[in-house]
Amino acid sequence: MGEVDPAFVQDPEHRPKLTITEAEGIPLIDLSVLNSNDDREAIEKVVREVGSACEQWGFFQVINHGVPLEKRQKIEAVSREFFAQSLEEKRKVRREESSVCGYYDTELTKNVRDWKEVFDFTLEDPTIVPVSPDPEDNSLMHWTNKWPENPPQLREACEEYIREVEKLSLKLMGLVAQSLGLPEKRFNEYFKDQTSFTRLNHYPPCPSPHLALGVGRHKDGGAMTVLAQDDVGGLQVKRKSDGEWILVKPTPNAYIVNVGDIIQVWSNDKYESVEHRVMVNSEAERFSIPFFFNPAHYTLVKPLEELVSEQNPPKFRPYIWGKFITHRKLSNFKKLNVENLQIYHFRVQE
Ligand SMILES: O=C(O)CCC(=O)C(=O)O
Ligand SMILES: [Fe+2]
Repeated sequence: MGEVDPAFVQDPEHRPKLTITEAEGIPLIDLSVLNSNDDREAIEKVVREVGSACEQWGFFQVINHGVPLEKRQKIEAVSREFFAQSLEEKRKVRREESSVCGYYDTELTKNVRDWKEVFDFTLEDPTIVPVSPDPEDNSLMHWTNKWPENPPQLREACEEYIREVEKLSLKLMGLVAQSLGLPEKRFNEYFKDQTSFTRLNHYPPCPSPHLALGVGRHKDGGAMTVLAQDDVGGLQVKRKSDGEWILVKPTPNAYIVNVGDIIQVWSNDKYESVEHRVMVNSEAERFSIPFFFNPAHYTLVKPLEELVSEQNPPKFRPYIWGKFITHRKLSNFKKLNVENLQIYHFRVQE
């Protein structure tokens, strides 16, 4: 048995089983009708597929999604080149406490270290966010991207790619909106001064895949995540029906889409943000690229008025997204003695 630093070791109940549960897996949705527009019937079918995937799984995959393959291949190639460099080189763009942007290899999920290294960059540059989670403190600051010198094409590949996944994410939010009986563009206003970012993930081979995780179990705090994974596999989703961890089998060039906490709140629990995690393995390294589609920092997140009624009263108290994100960032950065902030902290007691 190999040895890993105890900081990476998961509590026994959270360690992965190395035998995989084979299951049908999350729904695969073909988005080609969105490119040929105007076939209302076909679009409505896709809307229904998205709605039932959000309800049953909180996760789905999409194909024929409109992101040019060449843009995806370009960012995948620069990501490999970036992580193949020495630690010294990568640490030249090291992320600091005051920003999410740059390279980082000591992220914590629920106070246990993840077996991975990452490079984060935002869509808006600069991105405006609150300085602190303290509700009394109204001061704001900027996150600015930190581009490495090498590989030299990294910046262009990242900037081009993130605009393409943003377009796809807006289309997906349009489908989610329609599936909730709302106008297609209902959510667009929240993304005007968005705090979205993309992460390049590298999971090196791990000597103890039964003890550590690439990313520990968590829910995504933003609105929606749109993820490109390579052909290695390792992402597991907690199946709502029985709590079993189900492997998301790689589908070439597909995107994996999941409901984040904010959609759960907006939909007043109709759609749920589902727990997921990443297993590592002892032989193959793995790369993935999630895009976290997040609203403006000043967004007051609460169940949408159109979706609540006397029979279905709001299940969450309103909270400010920027305050939530700064709280989360602090806990991912250093080991805290308090639990991570979660949306259930805003749940209305029944
Ligand atoms: O690498 C993956 O497949 C998923 C990563 C993830 O869940 C996250 O970064 O939030
Ligand atoms: Fe995630």
